[in-house]
Amino acid sequence: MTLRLGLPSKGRLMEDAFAWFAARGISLGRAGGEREYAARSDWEHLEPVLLSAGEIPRELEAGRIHLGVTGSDLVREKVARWEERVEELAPMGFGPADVVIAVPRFWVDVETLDDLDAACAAFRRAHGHRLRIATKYHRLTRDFLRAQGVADYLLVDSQGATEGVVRGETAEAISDITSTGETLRANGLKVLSDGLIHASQATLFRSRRAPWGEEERAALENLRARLGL
Ligand SMILES: Nc1ncnc2c1ncn2[C@@H]1O[C@H](COP(=O)(O)OP(=O)(O)OP(=O)(O)O)[C@@H](O)[C@H]1O
Ligand SMILES: O=P(O)(O)OC[C@H]1O[C@H](OP(=O)(O)OP(=O)(O)O)[C@H](O)[C@@H]1O
Repeated sequence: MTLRLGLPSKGRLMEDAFAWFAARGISLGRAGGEREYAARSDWEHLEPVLLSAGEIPRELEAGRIHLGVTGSDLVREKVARWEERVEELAPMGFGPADVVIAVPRFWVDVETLDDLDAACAAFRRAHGHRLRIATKYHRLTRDFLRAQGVADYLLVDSQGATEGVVRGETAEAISDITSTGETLRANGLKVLSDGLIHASQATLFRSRRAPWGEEERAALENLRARLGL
């Protein structure tokens, strides 16, 4: 019996996740060659599985992995009513990034969500269609704007290079991830003062739907004790 642990399969997230477990006495690492997505663990009850960070939320939701490390933004975005399906066990202190609403810097009258709401109405009057907000964070953006009372906009899908859509004239505003802010600045965009949707970081999650028999529960208790959780 082992607990299946989904880990990001590449880059900083993977390296930082290995380091986080190593600092708590559990050695995880890649097995095989550089291009092989296999992993090893020095604890027999833990089976690491390398997956795309973006797929880990769905695997947790389906219960195909017991535990998973991924960005807290990705779980909120990809899993409807995520709290019913997964549990946050530990924020891990790396992979920080903010999901934010940003608009063109030259919109000098638009600094807040209230201003954006007014701009949406003005835009519709002037152009006959709704102001477009480009994003890959559909659920997070919709839920946030609904809660903030901004409704008269159109969400358009953008799966990458989202900061470029304003210059490309396929949207007027964006909702995207930022860490240093360099990409926003380079593309003439500014974050609304109250436009922080979610401050994300890598997080250890537990699937509520995975098979949690007596042995798995005992292994989890053991793991939590080792990790100090
Ligand atoms: N500067 C950044 N840009 C993008 N994502 C970042 C940044 N800093 C931290 N992250 C976090 O990294 C995670 C995304 O990681 P990554 O891009 O590796 O996932 P992915 O798109 O699923 O990867 P893959 O290319 O394997 O599909 C998100 O949780 C995001 O919040
Ligand atoms: O605030 P910054 O430090 O400039 O970082 C933010 C940028 O990094 C991410 O892009 P990524 O390279 O992950 O590719 P993406 O366009 O597919 O999201 C994100 O989408 C931003 O474009």
